Amino acid sequence: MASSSAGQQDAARILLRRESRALRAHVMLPVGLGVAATLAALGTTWLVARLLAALLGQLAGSAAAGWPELAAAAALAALGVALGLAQERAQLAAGEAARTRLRDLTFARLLAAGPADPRGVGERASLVVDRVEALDGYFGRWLPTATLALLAPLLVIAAATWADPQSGLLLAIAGLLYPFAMAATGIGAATASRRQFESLERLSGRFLDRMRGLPTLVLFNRQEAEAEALGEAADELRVRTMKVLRVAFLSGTALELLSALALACIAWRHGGLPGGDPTAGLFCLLLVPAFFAPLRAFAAAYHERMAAAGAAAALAPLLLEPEPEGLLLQEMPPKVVVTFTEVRLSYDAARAPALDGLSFRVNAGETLVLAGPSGAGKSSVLRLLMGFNRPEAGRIAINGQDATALRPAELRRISSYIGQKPHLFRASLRENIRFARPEATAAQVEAAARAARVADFAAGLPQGLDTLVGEGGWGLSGGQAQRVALARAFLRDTPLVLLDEPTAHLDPGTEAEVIDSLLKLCLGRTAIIASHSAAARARLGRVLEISGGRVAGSNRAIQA
Ligand SMILES: Nc1ncnc2c1ncn2[C@@H]1O[C@H](COP(=O)(O)OP(=O)(O)OP(=O)(O)O)[C@@H](O)[C@H]1O
Repeated sequence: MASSSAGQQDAARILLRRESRALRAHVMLPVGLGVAATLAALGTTWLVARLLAALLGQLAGSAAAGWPELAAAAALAALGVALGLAQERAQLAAGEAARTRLRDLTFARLLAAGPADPRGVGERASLVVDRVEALDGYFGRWLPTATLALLAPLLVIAAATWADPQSGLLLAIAGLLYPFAMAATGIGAATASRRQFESLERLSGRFLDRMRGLPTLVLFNRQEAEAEALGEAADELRVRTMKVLRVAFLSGTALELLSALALACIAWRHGGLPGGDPTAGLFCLLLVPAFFAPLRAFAAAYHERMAAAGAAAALAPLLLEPEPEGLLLQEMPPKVVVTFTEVRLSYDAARAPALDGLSFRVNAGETLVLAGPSGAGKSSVLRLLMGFNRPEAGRIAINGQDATALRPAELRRISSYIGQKPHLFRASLRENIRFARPEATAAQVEAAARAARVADFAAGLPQGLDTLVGEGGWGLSGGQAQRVALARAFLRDTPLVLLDEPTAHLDPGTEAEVIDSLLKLCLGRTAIIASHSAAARARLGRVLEISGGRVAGSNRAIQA
């Protein structure tokens, strides 16, 4: 347990380091602007110290020297404000760049893993949304602020040492004490923040899961019990958030104390210095806030680092996984021959393999119906052909070439998939079809809609193909939704078609119509169809019975 948590922290560190390198240019801009703002503040402080000393009548020829210095101080102060604003904007931009990059990476990895990803829906949503969001502050606030918390106080110490070496030394000592004050309170902050994040993830995962199953909760009259459980989880989050705030408040108090002490020491030194330079004394006193300002920003941004550590630990297993390797297709093959030879696939070492030495061949342009009882391994065959899983033994060949040598995404490029219940996005029917090939022309989308006979029922909808469907849109029947999926497959126009129970849940009449369209779709393409349906077996093509992950029998067998 302890070593796995240490492993997670290491992985989080590796991920943060890798991403910091990738985003270096974005992070260095606010640092550069912050250094420039500090230099402007030092100049302003020096001029203000001279003016104050002159005002107190202690500088020779004060009245004559006052106006140009006042103008220069005002100009430098204005420059400092402008640089500060530019720094703020650059920090926001760095955070945004980090968010965009990490969200794209996370999303791409989750999409590539597809159904093979073992994470729950809630967890996956939390990775893309909350976890990535938590890293925004790390790159936008923490990294620039932490770098400036090192550089800016060093510049202030150098300026103070130039004016009065002993004041410089005092500031240096305060700077050295600061990490101890932070460490005393920061260790607690790390744990509190990690726990807060864990409970936030639990709450959001549970909420999403229950929202998806809302009709089931209502049917079983469990809504009150669930609301109570969600309330308890929310309460746990509240307690943990308060703990984080308490610790953050403590670290702020430690810093204020240190700042007051440094101010008192410098004031005491210059107050008791007979015949000392009043400008230097005032300058050093005025430098104390400038010295502590970057450290205060550092303390305020510290929780960003803690939140990022938790988020990076959750994202690391996904983002540090090496990119799936493999060959790219030179060109789209016009025809596809699929051969399985003694293929074995296990999802779980403790359970019997899903495919156990399965062999078959599907010729170019042929349709093969995979039949067999539930759990026989039909869907597993399709998942292998889509590159979501890899066989642990045996060989899968596409046109005689080892399919596992190809990059998994390339396998998906040559195939179209239709499942039992196609997902309709909240968009028009037209957009739902175009989703399969975004670059398709309007004429191609309409041709696909006609081929799949979507156009037939679309004619009766309020806005035809432009009718909004999906969540909150026009409801479609199972058969109509399946026609949209067929239209997507027509539009993709790939040489291989993979179908998983495409006529499940349809009445015999609708099923017969969908099979007519399937026959049209499969014409000239290689098709593999997992189906329990007697009608599909009778009409679609050669049937291969599988059972327990191996061939049980085949009516017109073409074995590998
Ligand atoms: N993601 C998974 N993790 C673990 N085991 C799995 C997973 N998917 C499938 N299995 C197991 O693999 C075996 C084959 O499942 P598969 O879905 O391929 O069967 P099927 O013939 O398509 O079944 P059905 O007709 O019910 O869809 C089953 O024992 C199933 O429990």
